Amino acid sequence: MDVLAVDHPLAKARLTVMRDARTDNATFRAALHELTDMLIYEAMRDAPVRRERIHTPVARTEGYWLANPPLLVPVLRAGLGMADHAHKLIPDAQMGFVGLARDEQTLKPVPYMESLPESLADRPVLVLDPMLATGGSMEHTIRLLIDRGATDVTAVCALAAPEGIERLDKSGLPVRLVTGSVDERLNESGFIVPGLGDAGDRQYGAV
Ligand SMILES: O=P(O)(O)OC[C@H]1O[C@H](OP(=O)(O)OP(=O)(O)O)[C@H](O)[C@@H]1O
Ligand SMILES: O=c1cc[nH]c(=O)[nH]1
Ligand SMILES: [Mg+2]
Repeated sequence: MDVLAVDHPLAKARLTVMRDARTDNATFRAALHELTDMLIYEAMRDAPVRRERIHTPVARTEGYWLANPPLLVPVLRAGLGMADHAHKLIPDAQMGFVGLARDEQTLKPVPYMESLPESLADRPVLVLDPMLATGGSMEHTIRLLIDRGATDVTAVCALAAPEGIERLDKSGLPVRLVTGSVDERLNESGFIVPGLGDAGDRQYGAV
């Protein structure tokens, strides 16, 4: 699997704010918004463009548009914190939604919501979820997309654990990963170490 870790000082600084246990909910959300801009920017680097001749006030030149804007799919709750900023960078993207809550005993994703276009054939998809831990939630989401014909899926995450990356890799699913960091490991509770805690709770409060 193709993995891009966005190794950039500005991304590292936003991640430091998010990792710090003293950071309050509002400041955490703001740092995630800014990190999302950087991750999406990198995720879209090689997106095909459509060219168009345009006129500046001075001369004719070539203009560029995204040839095939992606579908954005935030995974609720935590992925909601990436949705609006991804959408600002790609205003002509459509958005679908997947709601999953990981059962903290079994570590399996429990689906509670799904709102996706029926066909995703020929449509790139960016899945937005700050955390790739065991990879169960991401694998579930990617399978929903593939069932609808998607063949070009990018997982965009703030943090990824090696265990989750290995799981996606072994699944053979057509996915690449863009992440702010590959962390050390999972702990015995399935949390990323050093990580940042529960990304949903850090943004919205504990449920
Ligand atoms: O890789 P996994 O082991 O599946 O864990 C990652 C999932 O856990 C978090 O969501 P959570 O289930 O806590 O839901 P929330 O966003 O509502 O907090 C996170 O946002 C991922 O969706
Ligand atoms: O560290 C983790 C693992 C799963 N989900 C989170 O929000 N954080
Ligand atoms: Mg959570």
